[in-house]
Amino acid sequence: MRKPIIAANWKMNKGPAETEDFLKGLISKIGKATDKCDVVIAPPFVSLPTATKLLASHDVSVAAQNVSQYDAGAYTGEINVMMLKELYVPYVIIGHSERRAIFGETDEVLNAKMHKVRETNLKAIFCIGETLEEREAGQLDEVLRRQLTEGLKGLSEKDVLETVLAYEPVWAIGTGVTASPEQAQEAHAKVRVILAESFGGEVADKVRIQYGGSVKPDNAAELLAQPDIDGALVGGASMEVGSFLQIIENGSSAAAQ
Ligand SMILES: O=C[C@H](O)COP(=O)(O)O
Repeated sequence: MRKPIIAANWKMNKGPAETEDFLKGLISKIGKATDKCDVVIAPPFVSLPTATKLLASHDVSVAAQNVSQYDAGAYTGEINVMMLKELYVPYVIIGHSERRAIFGETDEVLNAKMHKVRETNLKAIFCIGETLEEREAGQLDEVLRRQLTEGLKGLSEKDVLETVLAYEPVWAIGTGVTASPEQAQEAHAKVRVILAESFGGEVADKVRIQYGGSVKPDNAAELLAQPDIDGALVGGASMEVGSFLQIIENGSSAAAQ
């Protein structure tokens, strides 16, 4: 049984003050929700110290939204894995479609990032997913296969077991259009088949795969009720404590059934 994992990706929203407000609200209301679901918050870099401090004695983890593939040195604007370690940040999102599309991060760059993450024992939330054009051209399988094979190249079975995957169809991100539970389930099942080919059936069976793309309180249950969907990577609806908690509650209850 895979424990669901629900993560809030705030993207370029919420500086330290707003992060503090949100987390104080979350802490006061989250109760026992983390018994049945792992919860992760990914604020912008500048808000990570606030988040790790406030969450230090709570069962909610922190993620960075990105990390450099480089070590320390002349890389203006970059943050390396050791800096995340120093802040006690356990997770990092790698390969979000916005990083791929807007910042030109290739499969090769993302693979280098994955190696840095694993060399320092951080855990990645590794994102994959097709554009609308790719889906309409019948390339879903090919795209997932390329992103997984190239992105996870050279990693060990243990590395992959320590990784969370996030299937996020690009056409569903921030659009209000959610993949149907059947579409999402079909893609998640494909991901497990591809993983099994490269890393074996046991790894494929144990790895947690989140769905992302317009997850809301009212669709979280039907998505997480799917057999291969183990959580959610939530953007817009994670910005308010109430809706994020509702997703955790609805999603984790459905997953448990
Ligand atoms: O990382 C989160 C995803 O990009 C989903 O964003 P969204 O929930 O606003 O569609």
